[in-house]
Amino acid sequence: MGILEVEGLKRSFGGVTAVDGLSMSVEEESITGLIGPNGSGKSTTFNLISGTLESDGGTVVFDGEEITDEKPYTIARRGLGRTFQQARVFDEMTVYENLLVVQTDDDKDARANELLGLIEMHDERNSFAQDLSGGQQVLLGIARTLMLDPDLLLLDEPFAGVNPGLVADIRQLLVTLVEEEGKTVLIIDHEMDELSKICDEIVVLVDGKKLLKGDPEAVREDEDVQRSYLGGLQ
Ligand SMILES: Nc1ncnc2c1ncn2[C@@H]1O[C@H](COP(=O)(O)OP(=O)(O)OP(=O)(O)O)[C@@H](O)[C@H]1O
Repeated sequence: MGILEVEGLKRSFGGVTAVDGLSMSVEEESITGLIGPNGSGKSTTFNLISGTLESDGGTVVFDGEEITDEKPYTIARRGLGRTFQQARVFDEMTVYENLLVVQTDDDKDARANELLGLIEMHDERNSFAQDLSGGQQVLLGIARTLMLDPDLLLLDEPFAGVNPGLVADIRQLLVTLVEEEGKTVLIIDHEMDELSKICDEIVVLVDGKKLLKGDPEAVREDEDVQRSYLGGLQ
């Protein structure tokens, strides 16, 4: 059994079925990619798993316990953290304050300092978040999520609009989190190339359904995947 098991998950908006009976699992201590064309239901899937949207049906089991439609805060407390497409940092707070503002029972200063080391931003600790580059804001957003020490991290397009140097830093951070801290990562991205570099497995979503799950090479070579993207997979 995976750390995350999604079964028959559904959600519609009016006449649009965004997630259509999706079943997928994520293995513990893996990096799994979630890829699919625009509007295929990737973000809605994250919203359903993390409790920011209510489902119309199906189940989400995390770490052996059903969490379907629990409140986002409860799900986060259970150890399932997420980031959003736009890094949700507080612009007018410093990097350090952005970490300390997260509600946790643990020793916040110790954890914040540890995370500043992990994202290599000790030198920016007193910079305002609004003065960081887009990529640094992504790193800070991930670090904020890590304040609660989640076992599973859902990352929504962490490489989007980030310069290549920082993309490599983010990639390295994710590998470190899995290999050294035993975390599990599920990551949405449009770019097959980017995901192929770090993912153990990739789930392809089309029209709110799983088209395929496999290692990056198998996914890249699959004819259905190539057809669904109409040659759009880089
Ligand atoms: N709050 C909402 N209200 C109405 N329709 C929505 C809402 N959220 C998503 N949708 C619709 O559901 C479908 C799936 O959207 P979703 O954002 O999950 O796709 P996505 O794969 O994440 O897309 P993208 O790659 O463009 O971010 C789309 O048709 C979208 O327009």
